[in-house]
Amino acid sequence: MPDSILTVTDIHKSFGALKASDGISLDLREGEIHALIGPNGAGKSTLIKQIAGGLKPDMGSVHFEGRDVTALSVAQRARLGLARTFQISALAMDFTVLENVVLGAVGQSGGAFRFFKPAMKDTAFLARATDALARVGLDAARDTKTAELSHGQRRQLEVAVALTLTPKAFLMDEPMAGMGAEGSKELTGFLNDLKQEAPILLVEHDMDAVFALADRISVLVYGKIIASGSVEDIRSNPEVRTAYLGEEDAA
Ligand SMILES: Nc1ncnc2c1ncn2[C@@H]1O[C@H](COP(=O)(O)OP(=O)(O)OP(=O)(O)O)[C@@H](O)[C@H]1O
Repeated sequence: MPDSILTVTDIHKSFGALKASDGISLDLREGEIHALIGPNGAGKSTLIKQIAGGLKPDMGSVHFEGRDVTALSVAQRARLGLARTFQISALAMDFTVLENVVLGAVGQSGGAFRFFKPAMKDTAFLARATDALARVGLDAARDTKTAELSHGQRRQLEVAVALTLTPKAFLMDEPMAGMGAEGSKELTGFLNDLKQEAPILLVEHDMDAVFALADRISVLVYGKIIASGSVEDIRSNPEVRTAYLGEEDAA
């Protein structure tokens, strides 16, 4: 079995009486896409925030590459190679594609906006940014205004930001949201390649995408993981069908 790069152990988080994370443990292994699914309000975003560092768990730990990162900030975790993409994010629409990669990479690693101009002159950094754009297929658009990109291209641009920081693992929150069928298909192929570079913990509502992409699926309901396994395990699990997939079948 491949090594785990990310391990979440017995995470608890309550908002008042509501247990949004009720003893969650999971891991992310090299080379895989591990999808986290569950109904609205199950606690997926709350978990991702605790893994990324934006929200402090009441109890439990997050280890990244064997190191306890539970007390580290988002920027500190990003610098270690834990990349979060597709949060409602901050692409500057009036900036060019390349400027956004630089801006995003500086910002995610905890740099202030005043580091933006120096970074635009840093040839090594620019080479990494340009390389990242080539990797996501946006090199021809590097001088295009970001506002002119399609929805799917903006998603790819966000991945380019993360790639510039040479990530060791990705946390992705609903990358397929708002994409048409064609865009989803393209992004599915892209993520399938990307996981070879760094494994992906993927929160996604699009079940077709999850079933096409995931190596493993964990199902979260009311803050607890009720099942974890391969696509086939999850598809055929009666508890999952009742708690979650039943909704889809009925639709
Ligand atoms: N900051 C907060 N304060 C109070 N309650 C919160 C807070 N953040 C989340 N919650 C609650 O915690 C529960 C889990 O929310 P969360 O957003 O993690 O679910 P989710 O699985 O990501 O849902 P969705 O699929 O709709 O995005 C919900 O009942 C939500 O209302």
